[in-house]
Amino acid sequence: MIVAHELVKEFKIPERRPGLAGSLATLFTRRHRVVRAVDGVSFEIPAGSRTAYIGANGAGKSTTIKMLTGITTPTAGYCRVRGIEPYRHRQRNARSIGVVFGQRSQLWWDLSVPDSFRILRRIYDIPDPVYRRNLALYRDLLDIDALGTTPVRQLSLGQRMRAEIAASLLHDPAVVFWDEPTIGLDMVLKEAVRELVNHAHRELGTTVVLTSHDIADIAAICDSALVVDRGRVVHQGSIQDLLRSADRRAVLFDHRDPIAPDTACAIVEQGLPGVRATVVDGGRVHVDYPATEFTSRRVLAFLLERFDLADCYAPEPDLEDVLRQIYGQRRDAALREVDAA
Ligand SMILES: Nc1ncnc2c1ncn2[C@@H]1O[C@H](COP(=O)(O)OP(=O)(O)OP(=O)(O)O)[C@@H](O)[C@H]1O
Repeated sequence: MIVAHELVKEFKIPERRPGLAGSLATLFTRRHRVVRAVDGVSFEIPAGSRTAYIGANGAGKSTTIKMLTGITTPTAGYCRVRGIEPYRHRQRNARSIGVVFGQRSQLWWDLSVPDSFRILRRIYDIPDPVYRRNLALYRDLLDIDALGTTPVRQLSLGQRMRAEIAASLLHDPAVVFWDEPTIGLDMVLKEAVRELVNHAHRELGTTVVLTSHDIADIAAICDSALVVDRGRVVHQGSIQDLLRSADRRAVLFDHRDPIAPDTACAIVEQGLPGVRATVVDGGRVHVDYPATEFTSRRVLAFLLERFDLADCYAPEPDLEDVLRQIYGQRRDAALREVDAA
């Protein structure tokens, strides 16, 4: 179980004044601006779950992961990973976690991947059968042998990420924190990485915490979502709950009435004020409605009454659309706050 309680992280950034005189003044009178990267975040991630930690750029995801992995100490509040406060017991915590930071390497820059793995094997005291089993898996899925004896610093981003991912799982950790793990990977490797982490989850019950801007990664790997915005949690629950929270829904229909497609749209928009109707491929009508004002039952009843329906279906809300809505709402709220100030 991973717990965060009122977790806060602030960074003090020196304020620089413009111009030469400003630079000199900055040297003598240091003024600081405080950035609150994580703003009282609380959550519980159950053992064995696969949670997407989602948020727009700058929402505070990496900073939270850094606290959970013990790299950074919170300004206030606390977090625990399997009962351990990571920043107090970094070594103990490290034994049971695997970490990938897309933006920074966990490997030895001057060593080759096989040498790095041999060191990790010693550090984590990985039993022989486990080490062999995992290497065989990475050979199959990540083509790890192809990286040869090249030092890590000379690998391409995609090659390095393959090594980082393998390294994070080498010791069969109970929890993996993957921050943008598929940066630089092509489609085939992305699929392989998804398969690898799902395999670890299936076979070993590994808990997965993933941050990614790749919606396909989230959909393929995760069953739950924690959505953060401007340092705060704005949604926590299953991916299904997140999809259900969509505030706009859609219905598509074909009809047999002898009317122009635009007329069909006008009928819908007049009959259901607040609804948007547009013509899509082949004359099909796409009805987009706010779920806060209309139930799907009401929209369907209206369509059945007004049209001779040939076909009608309600697509599942799309994760990308839902996230765009959440980020959009928060951005609008932020703009309103600025306006009001
Ligand atoms: N070491 C630091 N010093 C100063 N500010 C920082 C530092 N690390 C992060 N921040 C600030 O904290 C906020 C949150 O950053 P963080 O990297 O956690 O966001 P993120 O959600 O991971 O973003 P992204 O999706 O772009 O990776 C940002 O405003 C960022 O500029």
